Amino acid sequence: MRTGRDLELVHVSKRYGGTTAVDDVDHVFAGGSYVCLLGPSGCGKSSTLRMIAGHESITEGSVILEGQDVTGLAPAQRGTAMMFQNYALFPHLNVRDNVAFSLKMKGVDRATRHKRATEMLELVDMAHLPDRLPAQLSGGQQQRVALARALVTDPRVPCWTSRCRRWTRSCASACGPS
Ligand SMILES: Nc1ncnc2c1ncn2[C@@H]1O[C@H](COP(=O)(O)OP(=O)(O)OP(=O)(O)O)[C@@H](O)[C@H]1O
Repeated sequence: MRTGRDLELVHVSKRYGGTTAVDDVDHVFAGGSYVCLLGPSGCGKSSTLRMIAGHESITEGSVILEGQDVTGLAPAQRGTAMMFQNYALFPHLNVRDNVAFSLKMKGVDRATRHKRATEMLELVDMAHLPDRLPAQLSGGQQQRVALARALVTDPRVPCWTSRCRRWTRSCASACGPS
């Protein structure tokens, strides 16, 4: 049921260069309702939220909040708020170098670092984006890189949050069988 407090996404799309992150979302969220966006990593949830909050420009479409078109308004003018994900990756290092960093600190040679980092990236399904900077990744992708970085030295006790669904030999020995 529509109320005067609805949030409307009108044919909203977001593209980052050649990547379509959000494709023609057209939906009315009832005012006062509590909504969860569920979907696989990289499907566009954060981009959608950032466009609603005004932290991301909209490629196509518009955002209507309580009947007002806020598409061109700055975040502070929208009356929205946002809590960000943060996985403490090194912002100036690409994905591969983030994962290999601790090996470098241990004096491991470059070829071995590269090979080991690639193995870890394959483990978390991130081997296709080794040259991206953290700012060019989705939140879940950043978290997977952070997980690869945590596992690259084969730690005795790897710890992570509930988003991780991948098990390695290290995980199994530390936490029991999956
Ligand atoms: N600044 C950017 N430059 C290029 N591609 C980007 C950028 N930000 C996000 N993407 C890509 O857009 C897609 C959607 O990203 P988004 O952050 O919206 O996903 P998500 O559903 O929130 O993912 P997750 O659950 O992993 O946090 C991903 O494929 C991501 O790699």
